[in-house]
Amino acid sequence: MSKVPTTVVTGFLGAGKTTLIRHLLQNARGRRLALVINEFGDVGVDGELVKGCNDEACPEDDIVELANGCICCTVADDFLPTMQKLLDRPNPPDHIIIETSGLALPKPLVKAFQWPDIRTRATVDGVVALIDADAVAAGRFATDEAALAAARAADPNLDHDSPLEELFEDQLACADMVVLNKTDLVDTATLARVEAQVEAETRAGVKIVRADHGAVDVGALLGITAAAEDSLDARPSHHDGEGGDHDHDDFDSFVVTGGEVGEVEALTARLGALIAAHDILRVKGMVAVNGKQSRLIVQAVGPRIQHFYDRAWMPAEIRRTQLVVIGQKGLDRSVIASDLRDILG
Ligand SMILES: Nc1nc2c(ncn2[C@@H]2O[C@H](COP(=O)(O)OP(=O)(O)OP(=O)(O)O)[C@@H](O)[C@H]2O)c(=O)[nH]1
Repeated sequence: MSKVPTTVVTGFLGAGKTTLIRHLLQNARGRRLALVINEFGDVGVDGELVKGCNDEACPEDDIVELANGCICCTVADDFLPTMQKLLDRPNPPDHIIIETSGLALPKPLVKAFQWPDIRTRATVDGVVALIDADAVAAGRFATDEAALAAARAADPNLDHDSPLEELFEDQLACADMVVLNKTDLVDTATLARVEAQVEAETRAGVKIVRADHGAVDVGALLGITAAAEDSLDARPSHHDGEGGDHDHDDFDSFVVTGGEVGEVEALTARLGALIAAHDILRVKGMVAVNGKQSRLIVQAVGPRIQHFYDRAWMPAEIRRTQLVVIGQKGLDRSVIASDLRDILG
């Protein structure tokens, strides 16, 4: 029996995983895909965006959302039963795509493919790591030695390096292919510098592909045939000594819910100020705008904020605003939430 190839898409918060997957769905060339989407925040924004594609390659029934925590920590409870259900179908998909949360370690997930019931029926075709070239260039994943020293002084039990740097290294060390995304945001010399930095963290022979909005050749993306579950030892992780376990105590996430927004510009200005003041890593969600039929999607990755109307609110939906906010541990939840609620109505 041939195994169902599975692609694990990893990459830090906002690197462009959902954007790449949307590109993939639109260029599936007759493949029937199933999608497993994992999010760190409690609101399934990525699932909403992908379902919004209404794509033949991946009807809604083939999209599974795992929004209650990071997939690498809930492998046995959530991920394995999800895979079993997909593989038990009378007509299993041609290819499975897994979008991990931006804070997930890919290795525990790949390890799950050694589970006897999965191993005989599915294989990891490849781990694809998305890199935000702009964020790397801005030094987001480099260790801020002063900040680390301060964190160590405040918490003598702190036993690891910068959590962002660790994730960056773990995700790259597990990759079979790296997509250097957001090339439109950096100049050629910066891109070359970032590429060299990324190459230093990847295993020998791993291909690095440059991309703008995740537009990668789908044939190259699906068909790596790495059988990654057979070469786990070659994929070092900062968490190897802990049986692959890690927790997400280094990060905080919460949802701010509100009513309708009057002025979109006022909302984005407030968001921009909050992101800068609190070093927020990621904001995303759906916004109800006064007098507008359509819902507004808001996305912020570091200081960069984007928004667009994706579709009309459905009659059964409550017109409300839900924003997921993610940052490093110590995020001032009450100040941020009350400041945002001020503007959410
Ligand atoms: N300028 C630019 N923006 C991009 C590119 N790729 C993605 N984006 C934008 O970056 C933001 C985050 O993209 P997503 O695809 O949602 O990122 P993600 O990795 O799925 O995010 P999380 O699931 O929250 O980790 C969105 O506003 C995208 O439109 C790119 O190549 N260039």
